[in-house]
Amino acid sequence: MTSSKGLEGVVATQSAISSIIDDTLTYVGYDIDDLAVNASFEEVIYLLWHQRLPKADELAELKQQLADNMSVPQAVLDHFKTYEIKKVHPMAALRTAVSMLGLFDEEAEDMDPEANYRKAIKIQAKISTLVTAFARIRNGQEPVAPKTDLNFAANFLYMLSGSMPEDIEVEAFNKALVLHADHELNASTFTARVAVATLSDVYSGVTAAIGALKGPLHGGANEQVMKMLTEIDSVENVDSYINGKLANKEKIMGFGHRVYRKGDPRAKHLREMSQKLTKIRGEEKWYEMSIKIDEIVSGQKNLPPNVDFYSASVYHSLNIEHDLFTPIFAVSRTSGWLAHILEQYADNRLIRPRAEYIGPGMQTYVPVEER
Ligand SMILES: CC(=O)SCCNC(=O)CCNC(=O)[C@H](O)C(C)(C)COP(=O)(O)OP(=O)(O)OC[C@H]1O[C@@H](n2cnc3c(N)ncnc32)[C@H](O)[C@@H]1OP(=O)(O)O
Ligand SMILES: O=C([O-])CC(=O)C(=O)O
Repeated sequence: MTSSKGLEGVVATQSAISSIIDDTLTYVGYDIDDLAVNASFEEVIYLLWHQRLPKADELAELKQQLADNMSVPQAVLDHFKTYEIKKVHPMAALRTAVSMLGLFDEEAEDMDPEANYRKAIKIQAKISTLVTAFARIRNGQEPVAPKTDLNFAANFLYMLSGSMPEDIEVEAFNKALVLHADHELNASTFTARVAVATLSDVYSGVTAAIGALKGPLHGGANEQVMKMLTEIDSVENVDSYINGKLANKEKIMGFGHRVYRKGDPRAKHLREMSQKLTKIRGEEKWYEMSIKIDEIVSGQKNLPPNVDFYSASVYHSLNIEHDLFTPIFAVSRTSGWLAHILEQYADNRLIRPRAEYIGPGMQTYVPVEER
């Protein structure tokens, strides 16, 4: 038995949800470039969960179902006040809060496919509320109730800031949600599938996935990108900062990918948005620094930017606190996790690979007093 470190190149499942072939990303056969320009996040949710785009009445029904399920139990909001909220990473809080939601769902253990679909709607609807309520409570503000007539992207921004977002902000945020929704068998999606393949419940799958997304080699990279941009602070400092890191063999966050070789097709959409939004805000330096870093890392290391790189300056331009970047990734990726969880249940087999043993050979037990 030989192993592949990090399971590189291992095909671990079949899936009809999304694919990456020759650096082209598709959701159910629709090119991400097409969806990024044309689709609403709600349409993408439906596409991932049903493997087809919704008709008008189906889309309206999904929007209504999401709107109807956005409120979260008061006990979950109250629990945010039971610890030192300012010292907690929002991804850790989200991981616990989603798990806690399961405690208040009477059908949490019901494995009927219709019950699981209802849970998907509930989790997708409530995750926006959890992230925005956490952010507001941490800042000493009351959570803002959702407006049922707003779309998913607008509602998130509204619940976060308490004021109506501008059209350009909603457009940018919707695009970011579409771009992050699914990505074949990335680490967090694989985690979700492994968890539910034991026939554990949907809440367990999403909770496990949030834990996996949190790390800086995966979703956590977007927050680290903004930390780096803040440290660099000006275009003049980019050269020495990046070349210093590369000389020390340190990783530059937001670059590289296990699957893409020529580049991540999502990055260009975020780059365009970053340019537009930083200009509107009069804070072009974040975009200019990003472009310069991209030139150096792509040029010298042949490592193109991934989805996390330009999303950082986009979210910053939307006045979002930096440690909320990864929770926002989770809000979007929940749609993909749920699609994969439902797909896993529909044709399940326990996921249990083998390990190549590299420890000592056979040994004989020696009683403790003789060792
Ligand atoms: C949504 C997402 O999850 S996208 C990914 C987000 N993560 C990041 O942006 C973190 C930075 N990037 C990385 O750590 C990696 O590129 C990963 C985790 C994305 C992919 O990792 P892997 O496929 O395992 O590649 P691995 O880490 O083995 O790197 C291969 C080589 O490229 C180098 N490399 C990879 N990424 C980077 C980077 N961002 N900066 C500098 N060097 C890098 C490694 O140092 C290694 O070099 P070596 O062969 O000389 O030792
Ligand atoms: O696919 C991956 O390994 C990471 C990634 O880009 C994502 O999850 O969007």
